[in-house]
Amino acid sequence: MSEVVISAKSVGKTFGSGADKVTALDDVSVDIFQNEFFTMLGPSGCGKTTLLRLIGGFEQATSGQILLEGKALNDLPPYKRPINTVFQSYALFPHLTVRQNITFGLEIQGVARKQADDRAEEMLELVRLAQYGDRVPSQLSGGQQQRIALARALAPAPKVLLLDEPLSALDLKLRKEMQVELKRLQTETGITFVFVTHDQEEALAMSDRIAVMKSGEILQIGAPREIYEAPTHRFVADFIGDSNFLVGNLVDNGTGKRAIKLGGGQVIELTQDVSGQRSGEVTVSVRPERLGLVAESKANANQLVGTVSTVIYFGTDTTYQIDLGNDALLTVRMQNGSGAKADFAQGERVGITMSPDSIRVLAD
Ligand SMILES: Nc1ncnc2c1ncn2[C@@H]1O[C@H](COP(=O)(O)OP(=O)(O)OP(=O)(O)O)[C@@H](O)[C@H]1O
Repeated sequence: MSEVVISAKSVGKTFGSGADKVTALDDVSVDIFQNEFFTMLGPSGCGKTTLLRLIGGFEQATSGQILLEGKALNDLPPYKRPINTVFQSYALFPHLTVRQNITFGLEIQGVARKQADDRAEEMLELVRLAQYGDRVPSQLSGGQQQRIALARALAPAPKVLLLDEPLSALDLKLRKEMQVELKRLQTETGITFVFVTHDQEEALAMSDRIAVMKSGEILQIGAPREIYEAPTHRFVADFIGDSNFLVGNLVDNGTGKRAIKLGGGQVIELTQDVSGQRSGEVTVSVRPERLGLVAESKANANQLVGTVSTVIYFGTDTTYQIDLGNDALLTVRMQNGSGAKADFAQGERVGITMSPDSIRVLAD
């Protein structure tokens, strides 16, 4: 297991007082490991930038502690932390050349001129802009400027690089390229990246682990696949990708296993361990692409059945809306050309196939 680099221990942060008091972070605890691409993901105002700023030393926690390699950072100022930040606005010095932008911080730290120049060349090669050292930032594209900002931040070999929505000023195509680039830089340098974004695809594509935040709290921390396939909260399932939500009663199915009984009496088997959960009304989620359709005549006794209410053809796949009765609707996305029959008509009665492990009982 890797070493923990950054630890947040029961961190709270409020701004203002009295009626103007805002709780930006509420009892947040997380461990971030060495050599990890860690992403904080959540909607605007959920507190992700505040947590990043606490790690960077730009804000002080109201309660709790931030530790670096087990030592409390307390009021250590940003420039004394082995932590660097890359902002959305590249914050390059416009009158300095690209090379000088990179060497500037190193020289302030007391690195000798020759060594700083060598390091700048190394960093320019790392970000694949070796021939641009003599230009000034205005002679570079947005994507190139962002890469220079990265080269500058990586030059002192920080233990942790904080990235606050660094790609949001770039257009979609460039953004996708930079996602690959950032991931490569993190892997090649082995530096821990702590990345903030509200873009779920970006988070899934780049991260080793993601913390999903809402209203100052971390709801779930996990690898992208885990967050996507096994969301713990309705908010997580909804925020990341598309999900079906069904409300039903958690019951014993008679063979010692748990199942969900829908309002209309249909039952969904579970494989998820919900032994700690009391019987009663729960919400379950299932991804549309984890469901399939068969003609009703081919459905097993334990499969859900319903009526196709809408068919939308998207080329690569077709999306069906299935009415299960009792106000329960399911969206099913089937890939076209995958071999499975995927041409069901509106009004057709169908059976719904699903793997039980794709059904998740949610916390709220
Ligand atoms: N300096 C401040 N003074 C007062 N309130 C603040 C301050 N900084 C942040 N907040 C509030 O704290 C909450 C969390 O803000 P934060 O910037 O951490 O959210 P965020 O998830 O990064 O959002 P965004 O994606 O919009 O940047 C918000 O309600 C915000 O208005």
